[in-house]
Amino acid sequence: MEIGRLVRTQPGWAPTAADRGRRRRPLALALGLSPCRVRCRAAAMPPPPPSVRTVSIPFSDLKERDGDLSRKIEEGLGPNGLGIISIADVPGFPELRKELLRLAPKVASLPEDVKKELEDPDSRYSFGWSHGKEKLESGKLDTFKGSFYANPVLDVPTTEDVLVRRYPSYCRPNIWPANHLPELEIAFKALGKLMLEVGLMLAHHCDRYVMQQGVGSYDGESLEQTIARSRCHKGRLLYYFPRKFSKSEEGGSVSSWCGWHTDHGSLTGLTCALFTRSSMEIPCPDSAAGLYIRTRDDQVVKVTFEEDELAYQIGETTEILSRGRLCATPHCVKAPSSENASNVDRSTFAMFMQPDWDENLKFPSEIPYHHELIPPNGTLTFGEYSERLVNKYYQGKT
Ligand SMILES: O=C(O)CCC(=O)C(=O)O
Ligand SMILES: [Fe+2]
Repeated sequence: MEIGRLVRTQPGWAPTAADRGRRRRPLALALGLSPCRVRCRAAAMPPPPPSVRTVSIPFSDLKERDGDLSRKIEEGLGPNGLGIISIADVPGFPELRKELLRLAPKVASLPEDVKKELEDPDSRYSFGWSHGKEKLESGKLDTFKGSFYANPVLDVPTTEDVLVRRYPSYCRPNIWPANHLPELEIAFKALGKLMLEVGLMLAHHCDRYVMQQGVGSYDGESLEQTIARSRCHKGRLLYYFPRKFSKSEEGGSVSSWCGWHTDHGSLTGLTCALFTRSSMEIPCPDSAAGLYIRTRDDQVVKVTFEEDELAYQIGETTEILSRGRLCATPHCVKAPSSENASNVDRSTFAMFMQPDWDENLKFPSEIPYHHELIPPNGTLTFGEYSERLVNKYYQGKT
């Protein structure tokens, strides 16, 4: 189970000298978009939240290690950015995306006894199948989506029992439905590894941007190095079950499929979702459904990126270690609620890139998240930090 948190409504970092000179700009301008690219449907009532296109970087630019992408990184991920950026034209991505996303409904419809065998309670459902185990904002268990988790890089991250017991959500082995859906392992690993590879390229440019901002002693905290060293990346194949809303129900809520949260790791890769109705792939029948983000100036916007683009969001750990130069991204998912949206499901894939469990994190003295978990010397391994977080969320102890 991935841990996130409910969302703060204001940025938690005190403005730096560099920030103080900057005025907050309207979102469209902050993103370098012309206002006409922020669309608002003319509807009688109430108007849906604006839909905003991500800042996009062509893959050919991303792979130039010496190229200067700092303007785009700042526009997309910096203190005034939306917190999500997309990469276009990644070779091989569209095929790998379709191959994996088409398997999400198949995992969800495996027989119940097979899914039970794919569960891993000892990792708090952080490997294999997980459905109805995670708590929502409302405190209710989340039955709206099912997830299949695995480490796409390492089937057995460690054989040391003591580590497996200490950090079960990272160190336990993968579980694959080898007999019932053998193609899942192949497709999952292929897409997960590609998203990691592209994520590392993006991380390199994020590091260059952060260093340009004058963050001292950043070397040990390089996002690229931190991700490259890690043995605990996690992929999550998500299947959102069709939802039905009665007229008076919460169909209008933007978090009707996935509650508001920020991811707690370093960088999250996301695919554009695939919608199906009765096993037929369809365009999403409700333009208001999909991924939403809360912007730095507290607006809720629907985010769009192309089917063949890979999107990346910043996690809390990166915000903390970059001293707020890169900001974590509060997000949620809205289910279709229009009349023709019944029986529509949604499949997507998230690739959580996070530091190794053994990685020493030096936390700055002021952080906007979970400061009560940090010891006075400000140092914890990522594994210790994550365990403290899990305890905070699931047992109410720190
Ligand atoms: O379904 C999505 O698009 C986002 C999923 C997500 O936020 C997560 O798994 O943390
Ligand atoms: Fe998320």
